[in-house]
Amino acid sequence: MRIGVPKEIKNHEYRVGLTPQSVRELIQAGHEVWVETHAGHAIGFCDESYLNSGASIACDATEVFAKAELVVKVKEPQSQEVALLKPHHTLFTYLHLAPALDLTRGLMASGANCIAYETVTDNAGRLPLLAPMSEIAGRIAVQAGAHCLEMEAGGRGVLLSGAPGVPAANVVIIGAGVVGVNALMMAIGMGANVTIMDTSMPRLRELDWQYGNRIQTVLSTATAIDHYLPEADLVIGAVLVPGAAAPKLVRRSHLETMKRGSVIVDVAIDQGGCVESARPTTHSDPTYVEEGVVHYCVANMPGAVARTSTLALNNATLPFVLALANKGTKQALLDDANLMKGLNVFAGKLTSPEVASSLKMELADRKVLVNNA
Ligand SMILES: NC(=O)C1=CN([C@@H]2O[C@H](COP(=O)(O)OP(=O)(O)OC[C@H]3O[C@@H](n4cnc5c(N)ncnc54)[C@H](O)[C@@H]3O)[C@@H](O)[C@H]2O)C=CC1
Ligand SMILES: CC(=O)C(=O)O
Ligand SMILES: [Mg+2]
Repeated sequence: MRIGVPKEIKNHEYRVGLTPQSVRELIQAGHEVWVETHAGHAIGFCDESYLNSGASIACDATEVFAKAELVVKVKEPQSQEVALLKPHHTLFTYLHLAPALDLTRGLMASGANCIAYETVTDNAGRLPLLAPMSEIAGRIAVQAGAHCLEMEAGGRGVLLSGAPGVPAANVVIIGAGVVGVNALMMAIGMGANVTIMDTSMPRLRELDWQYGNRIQTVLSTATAIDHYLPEADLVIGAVLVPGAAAPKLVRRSHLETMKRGSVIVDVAIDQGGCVESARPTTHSDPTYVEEGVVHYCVANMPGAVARTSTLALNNATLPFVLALANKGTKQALLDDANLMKGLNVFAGKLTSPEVASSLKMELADRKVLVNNA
């Protein structure tokens, strides 16, 4: 199969869909790979390293899309990329369609088959292609939050660890999944007082066993959120209802109950955010202040550590890229119910129940469509 890797064009996005090592595996399996010039340059994967792995270098995105059957990316396609998608393409990338009506319509109109990393499952129902980026985003959330708490960033001038004779800061994490637990590990490591909430009692029980009285576990309810936000220095939004728009758990009215200069990091922003006052920001302008509360809502946080993130993402995506390339899209989907869950758009139809429900659009049956293709 012919596989294409365009250079990412989202603001400050330096990750790349395939590493030179992944390209080598695909070439060894008998495929052709076209990588856009400078696609990995910023993170030390120069064109020469791709050439050495057996790839061809394309001069621009237009050439990559023209050569490729399978397009492997990182971020949701930007409008210039949607315009290059054709019905013979399979697009494999993060899509986050639930809060993105225009993108959803654009992908449907393109006729391409679009598989979203973030809705591919494993046999335990987890999200193996979201997990590596969630691990990284959870870790960054605490670093970013600690920075935002500094005076220069508009924060209240609080150090997470406190200091001898001065109490540590309060970190409240809403959502105890992959992002939440990685944030928890970092916040503990940095010496903060940590409260973590989830609607899942089994999850909270696990964390209680693991961390004991070093942390507080709290069942996530509206009352618990009302209670804990006023005391928080740093709030991390880390909830997910897979594929769907995030529930708004922190309301605008909560902001006036919070301390001036406290910080909200809404990691769930890529699913629309779990904080009502959150709107997506970029690495070049990551924060804004509302009601005295600093908001950090970068929708591609792992892009800040693009080299680590690219390597972690490829560890997870490579087996699926190989399956798509070796078997073709149709057979790869039919052979693997977990990959099938990633199929969001197929031949002009919307095939994700969660996206269809979030956007109030018509849903088509994935299996029937793919079987009949
Ligand atoms: N901004 C960024 O750059 C990135 C954002 N993300 C996003 O972070 C979010 C979290 O991802 P993961 O941790 O991987 O998901 P996950 O599925 O591992 O964890 C989500 C947790 O939220 C909990 N939850 C659901 N409703 C809740 C509620 N009402 N109150 C409290 N907890 C609730 C679930 O029980 C689950 O434990 C997702 O939206 C994901 O797309 C992930 C990576 C990067
Ligand atoms: C998960 C995601 O959206 C990201 O890594 O940017
Ligand atoms: Mg994102």
